[in-house]
Amino acid sequence: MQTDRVIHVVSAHAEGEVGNVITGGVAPPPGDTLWQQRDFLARDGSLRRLMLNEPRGGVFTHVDLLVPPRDPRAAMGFLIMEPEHTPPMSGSNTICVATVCLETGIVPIAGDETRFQLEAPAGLIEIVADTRGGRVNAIEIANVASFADRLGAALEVAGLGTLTVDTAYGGDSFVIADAAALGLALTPDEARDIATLGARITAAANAQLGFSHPREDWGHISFCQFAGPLRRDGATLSGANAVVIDPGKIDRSPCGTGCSARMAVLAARGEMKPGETYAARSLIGGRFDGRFTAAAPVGDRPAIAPRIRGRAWLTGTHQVMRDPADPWPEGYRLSDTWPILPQG
Ligand SMILES: O=C(O)[C@H]1NCC[C@@H]1O
Repeated sequence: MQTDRVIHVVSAHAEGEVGNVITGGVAPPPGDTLWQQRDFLARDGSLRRLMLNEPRGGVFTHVDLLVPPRDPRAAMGFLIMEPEHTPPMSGSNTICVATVCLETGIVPIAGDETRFQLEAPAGLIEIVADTRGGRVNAIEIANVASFADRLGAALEVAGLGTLTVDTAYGGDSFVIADAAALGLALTPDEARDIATLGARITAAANAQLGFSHPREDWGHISFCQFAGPLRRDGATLSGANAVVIDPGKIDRSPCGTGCSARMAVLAARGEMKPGETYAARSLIGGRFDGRFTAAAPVGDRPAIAPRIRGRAWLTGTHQVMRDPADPWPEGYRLSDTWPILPQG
């Protein structure tokens, strides 16, 4: 056996969404900040290709690289690699990273509730872990400030006509479309149609609406969220969503950044108040519970400070290798499983 890489991975999923965590074997990328390290990973692409492409990954894979934090308040830093993007923040990935850190002893479990901070490119993320019984039962994350960008914007999508959509930021950027208005019930049998439609709506939203974070260098819309109808039961809103991740796969979890973006829109419309709960369901029945408090405005946008609670489970440990004789040293993609990004 020959190999010129040995990368140690603890794999996990959060409410169904894969988040494999690199715990060793990769030196921290160059950069003074996690944002600059994020930039390097995106620009360089070699680790992304090795870990995300077949035969080591696939379009359903997300990979998180543990790095030393730059903020002394954080126990660990992490950089997120998604199929197309290298985002500032991700709910499901943060829940996987926090769970892996605790379950492998990187961060010690401290009684029934373990609190610590992780550093993502978008900033510090407070973690409150339910660690009753010496294991991780649930993770609550305090996400970065989230805000609605455009409410009720008109969007032309070829073959669909004019849709009314919202755009919002919840640690990553979203165009949010009403599922019922598009005839979608958000059931698993619709998955392929939702994935194709969502990729087209994201492309159209980038071409026609765009997005520019007032403080960060984040200037595109990453995801399309199909928002299902909400039911109110006292102070709890519940409903399904489907988030389509570029280049056209559906989040198996209810998407933490998506729940944050949706709560920002609901707050902007006066339809959800601080202290209320949003119980979000994904297509496979994964559940995140969201709530928020008010936050300082981001630029001129009123913002919320969301908290998302969910669960993750470990699925294995791997040593990823690369044989120097392998004719596809960084793997490959074919459009049978790796969709081609549509043009807006
Ligand atoms: O939970 C989230 O925020 C995410 N899940 C995969 C894609 C998004 O980053």
